[in-house]
Amino acid sequence: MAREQLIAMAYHWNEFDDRAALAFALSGKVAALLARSVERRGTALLAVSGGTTPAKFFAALSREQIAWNKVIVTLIDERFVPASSPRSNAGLVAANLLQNAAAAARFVPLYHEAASIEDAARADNEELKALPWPLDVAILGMGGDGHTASFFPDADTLPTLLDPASPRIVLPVHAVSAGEPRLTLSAARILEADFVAVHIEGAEKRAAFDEAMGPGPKKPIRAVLDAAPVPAEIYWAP
Ligand SMILES: O=C1O[C@H](COP(=O)(O)O)[C@@H](O)[C@H](O)[C@H]1O
Repeated sequence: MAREQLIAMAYHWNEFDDRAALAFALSGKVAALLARSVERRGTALLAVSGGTTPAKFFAALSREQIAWNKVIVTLIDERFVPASSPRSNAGLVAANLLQNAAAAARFVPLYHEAASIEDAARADNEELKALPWPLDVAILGMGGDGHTASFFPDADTLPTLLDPASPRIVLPVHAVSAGEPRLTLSAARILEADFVAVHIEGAEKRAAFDEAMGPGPKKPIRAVLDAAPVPAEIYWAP
């Protein structure tokens, strides 16, 4: 099969006129999937990304009228900073998602004070074992360097992070380009999700995505999409 055809099978492209329309469509889709999971198994497990992109989507999702008291929200990844830091992904979720109807959700953070990022990841791994895996919904972002979750191209344990057979839930990440150390869900746990979306916005991110999916060294976003058992949904707006 031609390479173009293989790549085309790795994802579905969903394009919107503007960011508000994207936020509305993605929040409606995620709310419907969470409601379906609550109906089927009495609970729903959602993992969201941080960074700068998701705020509008979080605000829209927070107003969706579903049984949020049965929903558990956790993070795809986190910087090793407390929730009070402007760089905290937990802080972003608290300020934008855990409000309105979604204030009733249970939030499980990844950051805890610890002597090292390895200790924090081990503690997270134990704590998160109690969650109702697999994820129902995983919302990924992507950096301009082709990283997704905290799978940075220069992470010193990238093959371990991306290992689709990893038994780990949370892993520590050291990458010079990441700034501070990180905590991330393993690719194995992300790829088990019923629904995986990548939320990106702007012309630069589109160009970075196209480049990552093209020929050349395999960027982390491409490694994740290629390993996904069902095609991921890409949500993009200019
Ligand atoms: O560092 C991170 O970056 C990515 C992308 O963030 P953005 O600011 O470019 O939207 C994000 O998906 C990830 O959760 C975050 O930790």
